[in-house]
Amino acid sequence: MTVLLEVRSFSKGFGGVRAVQGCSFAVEEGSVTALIGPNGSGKTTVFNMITGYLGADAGSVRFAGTEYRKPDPALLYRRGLTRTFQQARIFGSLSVRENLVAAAGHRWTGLLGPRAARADRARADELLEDFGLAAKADVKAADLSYGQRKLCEFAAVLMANPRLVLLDEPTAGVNPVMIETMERHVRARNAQGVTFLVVEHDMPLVMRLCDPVIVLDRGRTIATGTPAEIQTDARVLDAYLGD
Ligand SMILES: Nc1ncnc2c1ncn2[C@@H]1O[C@H](COP(=O)(O)OP(=O)(O)OP(=O)(O)O)[C@@H](O)[C@H]1O
Repeated sequence: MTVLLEVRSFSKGFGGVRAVQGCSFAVEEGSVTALIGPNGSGKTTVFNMITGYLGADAGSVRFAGTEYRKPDPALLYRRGLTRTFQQARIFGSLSVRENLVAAAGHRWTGLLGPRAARADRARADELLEDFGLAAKADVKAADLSYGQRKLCEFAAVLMANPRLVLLDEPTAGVNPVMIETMERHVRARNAQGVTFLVVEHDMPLVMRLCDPVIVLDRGRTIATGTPAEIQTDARVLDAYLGD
């Protein structure tokens, strides 16, 4: 298997808080890898560092064979690394379709002209159909339900044909039907070759969807293994019970 993403000795402090301390792990191409850990263990901080939203105090990230000491979110996006956020980040005043077209990430649409715009629109409509949002294409994104916003953000990050998608708590606060929908879409895209790194607190979902599972505690990787291995790992049980 090929390693698509490697986090190397990440560290990050906020004042006196050591949020991430020498954290290292790898994500294999084609996997749905979980990043779990008790509240405050550093998962979102690690996501922010991988994608360049936060500068690391130390460490680097290697994606698709290139090492980045200061990752730039826009550059990584164009190179195939995209992410979603705990609170879906979409443009509320744009329509659902416009959100997807904007996420295509073309800096040169103006130069390519109407043909590129038409292609983006067609791809957006295809994704909206697939995500069951076709009827909402012209609705303002602000008018979507909470779960639909998360779906819209997920569909939008697929516009750039990513190789790796980082999902930050994709099912937090959504209803059970939406959890199943999210799971189905992750599985479908993964079957098409997209790799996922998922931060998620819904353990039954993690255990059926993800392999391997990486566990953080106090900013460090404390275990990596199959769901079955992780569930019986004494260090993991300690980390969660001590939470
Ligand atoms: N911008 C910030 N300023 C100060 N402290 C921060 C900041 N961001 C995160 N922290 C602290 O860093 C630590 C790790 O936080 P982080 O949000 O990465 O954890 P997490 O594992 O994602 O938590 P959760 O599961 O609750 O979302 C926590 O102690 C948190 O309070």
